[in-house]
Amino acid sequence: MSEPLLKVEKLVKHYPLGGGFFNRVPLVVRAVEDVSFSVEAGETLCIVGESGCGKSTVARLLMRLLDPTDGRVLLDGTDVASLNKNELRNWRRRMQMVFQDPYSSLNPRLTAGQIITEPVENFERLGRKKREALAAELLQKVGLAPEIMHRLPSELSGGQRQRLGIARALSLKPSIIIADEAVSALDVSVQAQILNLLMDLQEQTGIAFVFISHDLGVVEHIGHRVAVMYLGRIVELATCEALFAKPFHPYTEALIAAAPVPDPSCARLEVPVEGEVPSPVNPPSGCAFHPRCPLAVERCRIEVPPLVPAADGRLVACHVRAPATGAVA
Ligand SMILES: Nc1ncnc2c1ncn2[C@@H]1O[C@H](COP(=O)(O)OP(=O)(O)OP(=O)(O)O)[C@@H](O)[C@H]1O
Repeated sequence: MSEPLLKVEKLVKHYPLGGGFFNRVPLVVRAVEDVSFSVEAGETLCIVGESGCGKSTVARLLMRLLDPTDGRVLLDGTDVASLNKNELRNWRRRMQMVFQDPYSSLNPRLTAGQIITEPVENFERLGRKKREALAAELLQKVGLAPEIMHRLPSELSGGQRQRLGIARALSLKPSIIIADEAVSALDVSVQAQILNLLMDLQEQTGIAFVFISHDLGVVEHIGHRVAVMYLGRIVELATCEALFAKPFHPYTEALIAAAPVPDPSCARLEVPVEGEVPSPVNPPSGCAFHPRCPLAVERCRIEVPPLVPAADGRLVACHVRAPATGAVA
């Protein structure tokens, strides 16, 4: 069987916290714990979960903007950690990122044309003519007029700036784009335009996306598969269709129930999720969701549930809904 485009194996990220002199055990934020998934070419994998569950940390680990505490990220079967400086530079061409706030991620002193051609110019020197031709081509790809290349980011709308961020990410013809809350700062109608643009680009070029969002509506619109994270761990990974039709994990169920539904006649489940998300510095024992879970049993307080295949092939980490016989947590 061929390798997936992107494979993430048992990724862990602990952020050390400055412990006091008397702390014998140094305190750490357990931002990401044992996260594994893969992404195929042309696929959109969404990562969803409440604020602080570790989504952005995963994005930064994928982009190698952070070093993992443990675990591996493989692109086409190659472990990113094994690459030398030159190889890493080339690897970066294949994986690009689109950020939440297009304004702060775009250099305010550069014109739109300079912004989107800059990544290519890091690899090869372009003359003015070539640069303008490339800028016009990229702008057209993201539905912007070529004249925009002479404007500064401050002269563009939020939607135009996000299109610019996408054009910049596309400039090196990557195989995969990591989009971290890429539409969260935009109005709903502009959000839909950007999501449709990403889907069109995927159809045309076969690009893959890891799409990070806290918004289930957005995820349902754009995703092929979705990984639900809770306190640093994936608790359910399924196709979007299966997940929204019938969530298995009680946390997924509660998340979907709490999400606003555009059509109230198809309101889904009513399972309120009570209490606060616990601290990742001192997470609950066993299943981290157990203090908030209406289904929790004794085993949930003791053992971390492993992520195991359920009857329909999706992966679920729940002792009650997907008991793993004889599994060691
Ligand atoms: N540099 C850091 N040092 C210490 N803790 C951090 C650092 N960056 C993130 N964290 C903590 O790690 C946890 C995961 O954060 P992360 O930003 O990955 O979550 P998130 O799901 O993307 O949240 P949000 O949607 O609010 O951005 C949080 O508890 C956060 O406070």
